[in-house]
Amino acid sequence: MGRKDKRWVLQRKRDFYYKLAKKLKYRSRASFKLMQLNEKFNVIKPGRIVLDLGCAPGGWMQVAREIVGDKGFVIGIDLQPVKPFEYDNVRAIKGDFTLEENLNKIRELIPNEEKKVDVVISDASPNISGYWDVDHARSIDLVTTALQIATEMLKERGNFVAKVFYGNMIDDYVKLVKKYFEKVYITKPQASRKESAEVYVIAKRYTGKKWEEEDKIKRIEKPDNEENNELLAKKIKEMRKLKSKQ
Ligand SMILES: C[S@@+](CC[C@H](N)C(=O)[O-])C[C@H]1O[C@@H](n2cnc3c(N)ncnc32)[C@H](O)[C@@H]1O
Repeated sequence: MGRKDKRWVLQRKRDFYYKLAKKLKYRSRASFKLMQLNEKFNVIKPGRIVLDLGCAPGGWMQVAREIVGDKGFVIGIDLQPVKPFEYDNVRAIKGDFTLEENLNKIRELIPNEEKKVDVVISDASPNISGYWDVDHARSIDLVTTALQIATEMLKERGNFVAKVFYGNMIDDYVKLVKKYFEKVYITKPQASRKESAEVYVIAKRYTGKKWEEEDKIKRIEKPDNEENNELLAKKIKEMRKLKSKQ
């Protein structure tokens, strides 16, 4: 283990929420972020159906299950496998939520005829490159897809929560979310590390407006080297600029 990795492991062990999560048997320290967000914004209520995009290892799903109780339902999806839960009304799918075939798998699990949920939450993180602009651009790409899914899967007046890495495209993203929801807030819960670039967008009361294809960022090949990373950031910025001029 390198010196940097060792420092990270030590820091983690000293972290208050990391220790608390261990003690209270939550699968991740992120559980406390959702708890704090829900205390403040009341997005999830008892009996509701929740869809969690990017759910592994399942800390948010545990918290969502605690809030919705026996009568609600929690569905999660992640690229990584998620250990099964002891409840019948909590289910996880392994897969990429940006692929339509996986959205159909989610629809199959939704326990109502209209195949709609009450809340979409997403703590999904893109692969971190270490370049601020690139990570921001990838995060915007991911939350834009999450927003599109929310407009397709939410009941009218449903709520949406998404993590975004802060950067210069955030205002445009918030503008976009406001097109589809009555109330939108940006917040950083106490459990989110101060040094982390993440913030949370809270959107309440989906208006029922259908997704407009022009709002989609065109799919760009996943970059795997520095040159492509910079190109990706540049491309997304240009697209956003073009759109805001229209
Ligand atoms: C910070 S973790 C989520 C932690 C979770 N909220 C919890 O409390 O346990 C972010 C997750 O997003 C997932 N992710 C990123 N892109 C994804 C995608 N396109 N489809 C599915 N999962 C994705 C990653 O695999 C990762 O497990």
